[in-house]
Amino acid sequence: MDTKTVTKTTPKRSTTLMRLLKFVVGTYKAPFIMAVIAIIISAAAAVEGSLFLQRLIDDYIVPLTKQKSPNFTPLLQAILIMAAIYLVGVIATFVFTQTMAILGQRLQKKIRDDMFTHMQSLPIIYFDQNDYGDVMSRYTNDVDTLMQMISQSIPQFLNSVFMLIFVISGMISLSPMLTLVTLVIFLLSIGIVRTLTTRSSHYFKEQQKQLGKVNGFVEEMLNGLKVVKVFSHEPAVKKEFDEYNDVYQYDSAKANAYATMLFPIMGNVGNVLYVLIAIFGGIVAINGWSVLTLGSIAAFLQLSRSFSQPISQISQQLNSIVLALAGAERIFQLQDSPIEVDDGQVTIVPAADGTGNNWNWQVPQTDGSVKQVPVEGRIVFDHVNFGYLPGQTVLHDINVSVEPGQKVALVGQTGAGKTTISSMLNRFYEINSGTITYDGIDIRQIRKDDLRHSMAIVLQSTNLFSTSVRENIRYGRLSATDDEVEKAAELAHAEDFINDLSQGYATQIDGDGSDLSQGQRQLLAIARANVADTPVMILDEATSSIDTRTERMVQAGMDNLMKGRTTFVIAHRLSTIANSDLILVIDHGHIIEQGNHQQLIAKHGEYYQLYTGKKSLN
Ligand SMILES: Nc1ncnc2c1ncn2[C@@H]1O[C@H](COP(=O)(O)OP(=O)(O)OP(=O)(O)O)[C@@H](O)[C@H]1O
Repeated sequence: MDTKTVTKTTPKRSTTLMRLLKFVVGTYKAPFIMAVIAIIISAAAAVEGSLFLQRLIDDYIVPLTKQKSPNFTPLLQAILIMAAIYLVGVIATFVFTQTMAILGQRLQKKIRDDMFTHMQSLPIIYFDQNDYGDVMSRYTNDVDTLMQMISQSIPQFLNSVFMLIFVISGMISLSPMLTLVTLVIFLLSIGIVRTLTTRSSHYFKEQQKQLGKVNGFVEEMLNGLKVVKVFSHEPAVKKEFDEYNDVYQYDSAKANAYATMLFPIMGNVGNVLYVLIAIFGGIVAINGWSVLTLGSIAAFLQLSRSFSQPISQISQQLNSIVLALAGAERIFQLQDSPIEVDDGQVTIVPAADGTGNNWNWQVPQTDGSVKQVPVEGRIVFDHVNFGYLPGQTVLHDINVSVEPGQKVALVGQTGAGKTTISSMLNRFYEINSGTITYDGIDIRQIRKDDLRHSMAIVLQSTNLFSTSVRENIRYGRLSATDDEVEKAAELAHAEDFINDLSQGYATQIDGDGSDLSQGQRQLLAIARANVADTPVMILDEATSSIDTRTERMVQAGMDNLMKGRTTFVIAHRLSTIANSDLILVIDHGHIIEQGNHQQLIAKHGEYYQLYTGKKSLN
């Protein structure tokens, strides 16, 4: 894959918001529409309640004060109507908060599901370029803030917007002149809010980014804890952590400083507004410039309270929305990262002999027919060039021809390109030029899944999962029976140590098998590859020293694994490769010598120097 396509671009916040809304509405249209309707009803009920105050005072209370024997029944009825209006508001509020909370939960699950599915299709290069901690942070912090925004900030924001619209309409109906005064003060406060939200949004974004870095750093340090301790790097690590943490704290403090400034400002704008309206309303009424009754002044004052409240709500929610949008951007970035391209048409199927031991490639032909090619394990590299990054070539003109069942050893100094050559086979990365054929078929024509099905890998560092020993072995082929799992373990020479475990095959592995020895982990990995029973194997020999008995077992397990298969061994010890059919000596991404042991010794070249100890591998 072209690495350039992984380059990140930062979309605009408005684009992210639109995309998010589209996603929410598109996924749960009916509940979302229901919530919006409830939001509108709730806002309308609140405003209607305030407006009703005018009628209550002017039409019921004031006339009562002028009656000699007051009749309170109409007043009681009016109060009941007002209570009913508020009750409708309360029910509507309950409906929208509940709906949005449920919707938020569902969306959270869906987003995590989508992210996980997408993540599994991403090419390895994505993970070369992104910290694990940073990716994890998208699953946790970013999804959490996003969910909070959907379930709380957006409904409250919409509620406030509708409140504002209804309040302004109500105010105009009471007194256009007082409304004008209110609006002037409102515009002033908007200016202040905008300045503050722009500033805080910048720091909120930085804060999320920095949090990703802090998480990434902690993850890395947890993984490398032993190395840190062995080299007494604790002070240096702490210092570096402090630096990340300081920047995080700085961004967080700045973001919150601006955000919290909004609170008192908005609160006081409301008070100032209240006083100004009371004075101005009084002057207008006394001078008779406008028909202002006692009821309308009281209702207007009440509305002015409800006017500043949604503004401060809007500004507050805007902050949460901005913060969540920064997270949404990072989630979308992951979801937009191009997935592995797979144009392969060739698939692998069991051969018709019914034994289940043989497989065929199914190669579609141009005339629509399908050609069956036996899977044998013949691998040919033809003028292959490759680099992980543009402009940097790691493998130079690799030419190798491997017959089915041959054992190929790759030797060379560290960083020579041995692992890289093996990574080309299963298409973890795409070659820049040249071709690699597998039983005469260009591997780019083979579906990646099928290609990877046909080869197993035993890496130096074995990944074990938190499940039983049995299931860890079965990971090689999920359809394997218990018998097959145990046979594979026997062949791998892993049986003895498994039987010594407290519950044998049922023993649970925890924490990536950290309570097993390096050799035992390798034996499990060999058993796993055995159970996969593939025609091609890639074995990366362990570099770390394991005790001689286990090493002998690992070697014997590997020898069993290699029988009858094409095997690529990344060798770190020359003692284990003398019986290889083909030895590739690699130097700075070039194959500088190839042949069998006798041929290379007779050549008196690099291999001879290494073998006779005149040069060392490290
Ligand atoms: N994911 C990657 N991104 C960029 N460069 C890489 C990546 N992996 C390896 N390289 C570089 O490619 C070159 C070959 O690395 P490779 O891992 O193939 O060497 P190796 O011979 O297997 O070494 P070792 O014996 O230490 O495992 C090195 O210079 C290495 O720095």
